Amino acid sequence: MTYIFIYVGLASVQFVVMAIATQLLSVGIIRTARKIHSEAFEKIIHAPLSFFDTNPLGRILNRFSKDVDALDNNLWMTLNDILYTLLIVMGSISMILIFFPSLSLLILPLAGLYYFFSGYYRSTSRELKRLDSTLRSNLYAYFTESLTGMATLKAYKRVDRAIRINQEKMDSSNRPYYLSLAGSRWIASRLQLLGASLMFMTAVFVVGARNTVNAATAGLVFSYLARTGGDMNWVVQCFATFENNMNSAERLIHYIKNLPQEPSTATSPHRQPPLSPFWPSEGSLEFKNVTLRYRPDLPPVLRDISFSIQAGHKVGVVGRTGAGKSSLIQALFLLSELDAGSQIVLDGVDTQTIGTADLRPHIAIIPQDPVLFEGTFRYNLDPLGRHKEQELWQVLETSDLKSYVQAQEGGLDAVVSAKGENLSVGQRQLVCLSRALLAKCKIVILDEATASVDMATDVLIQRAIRSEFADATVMTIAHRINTIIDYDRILVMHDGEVAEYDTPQALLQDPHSIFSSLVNESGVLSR
Ligand SMILES: Nc1ncnc2c1ncn2[C@@H]1O[C@H](COP(=O)(O)OP(=O)(O)OP(=O)(O)O)[C@@H](O)[C@H]1O
Repeated sequence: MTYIFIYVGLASVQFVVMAIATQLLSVGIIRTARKIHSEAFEKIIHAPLSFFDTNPLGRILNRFSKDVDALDNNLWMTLNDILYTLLIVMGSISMILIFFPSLSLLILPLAGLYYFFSGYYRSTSRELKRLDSTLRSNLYAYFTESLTGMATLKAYKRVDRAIRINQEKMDSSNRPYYLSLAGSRWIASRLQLLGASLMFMTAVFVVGARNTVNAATAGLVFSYLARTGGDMNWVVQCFATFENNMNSAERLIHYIKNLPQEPSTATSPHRQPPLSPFWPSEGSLEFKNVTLRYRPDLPPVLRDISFSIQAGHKVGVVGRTGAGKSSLIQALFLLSELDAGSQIVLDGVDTQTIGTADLRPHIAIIPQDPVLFEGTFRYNLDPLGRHKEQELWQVLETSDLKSYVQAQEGGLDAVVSAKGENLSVGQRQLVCLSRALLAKCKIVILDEATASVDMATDVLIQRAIRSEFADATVMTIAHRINTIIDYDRILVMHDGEVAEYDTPQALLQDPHSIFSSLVNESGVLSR
């Protein structure tokens, strides 16, 4: 009867402790996990472009798929398992020690061996997990690269090679997994042996003391001991899995602590003088000693550039490929950090002293490589739903897209697929033009914006820019000289510096100017 009470008492205590502890731990871990992965995601969103230049997409995807899954779903379950099994093992050992205290002399060396084996296994398992994560990132990176470059692989008949490399990477990424399975068997066999030794020694002790030991006591102890070997193994396995899952947490926390960040999105509330809600009202722009490099370890691509643009002026930016034309835009949007001493002043405000959320929406851009979001035409034109339907149709008409959108099923609500892939590059640029028209910004940037449209559409866009952006400051990076020949100013970039900056007429008067040679090459004036 006493044994039944002891048994039921121990089991009840175990159950209650277990229930409370797991509940508290699970809630705590789930909350912390959510906090970690949302903070890591926020850091990624605000990482500078140089981070994405140097980190393959596969590596980032691995962290936000496998590691987040380990943190969100596996960590608390493993901890529950550890707690549960540990309580059972401790219960069994306590039971032996209560009834046979002298057996503690045998249990101590076994505990030492247990500690040694489990430490050896855990450190190996941890490294294997690290290796697994690295090789998996490598595999993901190759996979995403192959998908992105599928057209090139097919064009150069390199699909078989890509399949072979993918298989090789798959094989090598599976190696740590097989090794970790082998490691599990290694530890299991040793711990089962330790459990069996404990059982054997207890049996020898019980047989030796058969005249003093009650048969019921011996039965109770053996019933607990029978599963101790397996349980001890399970505790180590769970502990190793727990440590491995903590490795995922460590990788996400590394992002939280070490990821470089873009300048702050919000303007400081203590900024003096406070930013006017009507800024920028004119659109004057001044670059003062601007030096920009894409990464701290790279040479500058803009070198001590200074020029100013009067409000409302139309400026054409020209130069040979790689001269730094697009980098001017990077600097203007503060997409890369400027070197110390650089200033870009927009309507009297140094753009580095305000948050990017106050700067970027005030500059409209029609980029060289336009990307639309998955959704509808309406969403892509007016994501914040601030404009009336009539205004949307009006800008579509100005950019010659109205009839196309009307012909689509759903009109403004017709589907635009991810990246705008169901539209031609030219049409995507026209959607960007419509969006810029709608935003009515004081600064408009066109980066080779008409590179992908036919001549007639190019003329239409240029006309729209002249009429609709008459009051705005426009900077056009031009590949067709004829589109900017009547602009107010021409900025000629050469090797990261401003080589020439004047009216087109003044630059053309000098037959040795770079602009004159570009015009002669294009044959614009002879047409
Ligand atoms: N993401 C980047 N990381 C590192 N260097 C870059 C990056 N983008 C551009 N560069 C370098 O900056 C320099 C200027 O490039 P930029 O794109 O500004 O030239 P561009 O005049 O616009 O050329 P293009 O007319 O061919 O578009 C080039 O030497 C280029 O190699």
